[in-house]
Amino acid sequence: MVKETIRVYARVKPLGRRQGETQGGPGIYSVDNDEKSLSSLEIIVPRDLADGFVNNKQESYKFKFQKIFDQEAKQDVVFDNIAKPVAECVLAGYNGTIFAYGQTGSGKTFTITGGAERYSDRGIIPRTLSYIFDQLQKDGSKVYTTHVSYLEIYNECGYDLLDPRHEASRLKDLPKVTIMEDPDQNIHLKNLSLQQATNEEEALNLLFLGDTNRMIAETPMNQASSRSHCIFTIHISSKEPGSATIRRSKLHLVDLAGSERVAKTGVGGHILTEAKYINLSLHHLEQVIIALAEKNRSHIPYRNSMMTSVLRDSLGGNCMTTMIATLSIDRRNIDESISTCRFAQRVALIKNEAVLNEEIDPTLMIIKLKKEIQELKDELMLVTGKQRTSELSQEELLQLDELIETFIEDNDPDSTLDVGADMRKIKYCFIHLKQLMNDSKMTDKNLPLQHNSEEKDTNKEVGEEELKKLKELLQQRDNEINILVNMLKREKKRAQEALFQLNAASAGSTVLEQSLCVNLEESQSPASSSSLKEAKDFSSSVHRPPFLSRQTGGKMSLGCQEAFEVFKQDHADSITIEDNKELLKQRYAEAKCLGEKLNKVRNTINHLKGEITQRHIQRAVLAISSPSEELNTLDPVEEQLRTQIEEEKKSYKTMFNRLKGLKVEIEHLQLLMEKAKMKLQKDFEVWWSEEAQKLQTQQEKPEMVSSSNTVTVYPQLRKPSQHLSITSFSETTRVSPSEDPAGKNNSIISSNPISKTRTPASSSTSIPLTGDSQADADILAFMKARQNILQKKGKPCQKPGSQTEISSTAF
Ligand SMILES: Nc1ncnc2c1ncn2[C@@H]1O[C@H](COP(=O)(O)OP(=O)(O)OP(=O)(O)O)[C@@H](O)[C@H]1O
Repeated sequence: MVKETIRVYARVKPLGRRQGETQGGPGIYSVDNDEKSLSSLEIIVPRDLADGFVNNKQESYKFKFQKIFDQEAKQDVVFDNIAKPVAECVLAGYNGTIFAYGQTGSGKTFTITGGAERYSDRGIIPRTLSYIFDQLQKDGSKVYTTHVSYLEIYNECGYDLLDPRHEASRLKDLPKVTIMEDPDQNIHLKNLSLQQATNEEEALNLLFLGDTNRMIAETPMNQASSRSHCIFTIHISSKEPGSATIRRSKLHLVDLAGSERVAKTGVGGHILTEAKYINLSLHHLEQVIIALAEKNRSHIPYRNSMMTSVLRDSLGGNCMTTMIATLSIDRRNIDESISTCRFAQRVALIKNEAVLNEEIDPTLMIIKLKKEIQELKDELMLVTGKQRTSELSQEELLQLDELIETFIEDNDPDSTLDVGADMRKIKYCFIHLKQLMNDSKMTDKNLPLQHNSEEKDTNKEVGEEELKKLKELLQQRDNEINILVNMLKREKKRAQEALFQLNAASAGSTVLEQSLCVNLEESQSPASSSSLKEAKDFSSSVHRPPFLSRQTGGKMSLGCQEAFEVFKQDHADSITIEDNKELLKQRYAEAKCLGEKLNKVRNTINHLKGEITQRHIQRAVLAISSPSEELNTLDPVEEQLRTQIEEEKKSYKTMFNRLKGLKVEIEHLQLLMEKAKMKLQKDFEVWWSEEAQKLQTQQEKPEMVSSSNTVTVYPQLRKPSQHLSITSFSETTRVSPSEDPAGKNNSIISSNPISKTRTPASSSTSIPLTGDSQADADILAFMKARQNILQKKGKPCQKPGSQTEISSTAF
C-alpha cells in the first residue's frame, strides 16, 4: 500500500505578445523553483487592482506547489515530470489520475490533450499512450491487455465519446452513460464502452475519435471544451503466464470544465444554466476536497455530482493522484488565478492510499487445482501402486460389503471400520450404513412393541444425531454447489462480455490491422525485412480512420461550393492544414529516402555475408589442397567483414527506429489534419445556415435590405474585412484599390462594369470574397451570369442553406 498526498503542480500559460505588454509583464507574479523542497509562486496584486478585491489589504499571495512550470515549459518536460511517474505506477498495478483545473483558456486541454498545430505540442494523453505501449512491448514477462474509454460529462449527464456505432452530430446523439453503485459502493458506468487498443496507433485513433465526437457534438452555445468535463481512461490488466493472479489498474486523464465564476463571465439564459451546472459540479468537487482535508470527517459527499462519483477513487481513495493547476496570470485574471491556487492548496492536503489491484481468476484457479489433483493422484498411485478411478470396482465393493458386515457384527465397542485413506470407500461406507439404518427403522415400525421404551429412546437419540450430522453434511455440500454455480455464472458473464468487446473492437479496428506494422524482430534481423517496400507503401498504408470521415457524400450546390472554397481559404485553420500538409510531404519524402537507404544497407549486409561464405569456401579448398594450412586460425579478412556487418547493422537499427518514429508522427499529423478539416467543415455549416437564416429574415423585411450592405464576419475567419455581403449586386459602389488601400471598405472591389447592373432584391446572397481584385471580379461576373440564366429560366436563385453538405473532395 502506498499512502501519500495528492501531488499538485502549477503551469503558467504563456501570455500573448500583446497581452504580455499590456496586462502581464514582469511584477505580476514570481516563481521560485526550489529543487530540494516545494516550489513557491507569488502573485502580486497591483495597488490599483487591490481595491474591491477579495481581501483588499493584501497585495501579495504565496502558494506552494510540487513544481511550477513557467510560461516557457515545453510539453515533453511537463510529461516527464508529471505524467511519467504516474504512468509507471499504473504499469505496476496501481490506479492513477491526473487532472487539470483552471479557468477557461488557461491551458487545460493544451496540457492534457495537446495543441492541434504541431506534433511537438502533443499533450499528456498521447505521450502517456506512447510511453505505456513502449513499456508493455519491452516487458515480455507478462501478458497485458489494454482498453480505453472516453467519457464526457455535460450538465450532469455522461456521454460515451467512443461509441463506434454513432456518428454524432449533436451531443444527445451519443450514448448516455449512467452511474450505478453496487452494494460495496463500487461505481459502475453503464453504457460507457471499453475499447480494446492493442498498440499505440489504435489507442491514438480512439483518442481522435473521441475528440472528434466531442468537437462535432458541440454547439456554439456549448463550446464543449470549456463547459464539459472529459475523462480519458486507460485500463491495463496484466498477468504472468500460468499465474491465476490478475492485476488491473486504470489511469484517468481528466480535463475539467473552466473554473471561472458565473458572475464574472456575465452570462445569461441557457449558458447560465450550463454555467450553474459546471459551477455546481466544481462546487461539489470543492466540497469533497474540503471534506477530505478535514480530519475525522466520516461523510464525504461524493454522490452529489456525477464527476465526483466517477472520480471517487481518485480523491481520498485507492489512487495515485496528481493535479495540474493551469494559470493564465494577467491583470484581468488575477482573482481567478488566486482562487485556482487556493483550490490547489486544499487539494494538496488530501491523502490517498493506493493498493495493488490484484484478483484471482477463478477459471485459472480451477485449472490450477485440477492440475494439483492430478499430480496428487499420480503420487498416490506411485505409493499404493494402484490406479485410482472415480468409481470403485466390483471387487472393491464386495470387499467393502464384507468389511461393513464384520464391523456391524463385531460386539467389541472399540472395533473400527478401516477402509484406508480413500474418500470413495469412506463415502460408500456411509451410504451403506445409512441404508442399513433406514432399513432397520422400517423394520422397527413394522415390528410389534417388543422393545422397552428405554431402548427406543437410545436408538432415537443415536438416529437423530446421525441425521443431524448427515443434514449438516448435506448443507455443506449444498453450499459448495452454490459457490461453484455462482463462480460458473460469473465466468460465463465475463466470457460473454469479453466476446462482445472482442467483436466491437474487431469491428472498429479492421483498418488498423492493415496499418504499417513495424516489428522489433525485423529491426534485429535486417535481412528478413522489406523496408524499401515498406517505405514505398508508406503513404498509402497509413490509413485515415474511417470513423473520422463524416457522411459527406451529399451533393452541394454550386454557390455553396464556391462559398466553401473561399471560406476555407479565409479560415484560420487553413494555415494549420497547409502547414501540416507541407510537413507531411516532407515526412513522406524522408520516410521514402530512409526506406531506400535501409534497403541499401540490407543489401550491403547480404553482400558482406556472401563474402564471408566465399572466404569459408576458399579456405576449405585451400585446406584440402595444402593440408598445412590451419583452418582454425583467425582470418583477419573475415574479422574485418564481420566488423563491417556489425556497423551496418547498427546504422540499420538507427534508421529503422527513425522510420518507426516517422510513422507515428505521420499518423499523428494526418489525424490533426483530419480534425482541422472537420472543424472547418463544421464551422462552415454553422456559418452557412446562419447566413441562410439572415437572408430569410431579410427577405421577409425587404425594406431593411435595400439600403444596407451588411458585413458578415465569422469569428473563425482570418481576414474578416475581406468578407462581405452584397445585395444581389444591386447598386454596388466601385472602389478602386487605390481609393481604399487598406481594403477596409466592404463594398465590392471590382473593375467589372456588371457590378452596376440592377437585379431584384429577392435574390440577395452573401459571397465571401478573396481579397484578390481579379479573382473577386471573376467571382462576381460568374454569379451575375448565373443569376441572369436562372432569371431567364424563371427559376429562383439558389439560396444558401438549402444544401449544406460538403463532399470530402471539396478539400
Ligand atoms: N503552454 C502553452 N503553450 C502554448 N499555447 C498554449 C499553452 N497553453 C494554452 N495554450 C493555448 O491557449 C489556448 C487556450 O488553451 P486551452 O484550450 O488548452 O485552454 P482550456 O483551459 O482548456 O480552456 P477551456 O476551459 O475552454 O477548455 C489554446 O489556443 C492553446 O493552444
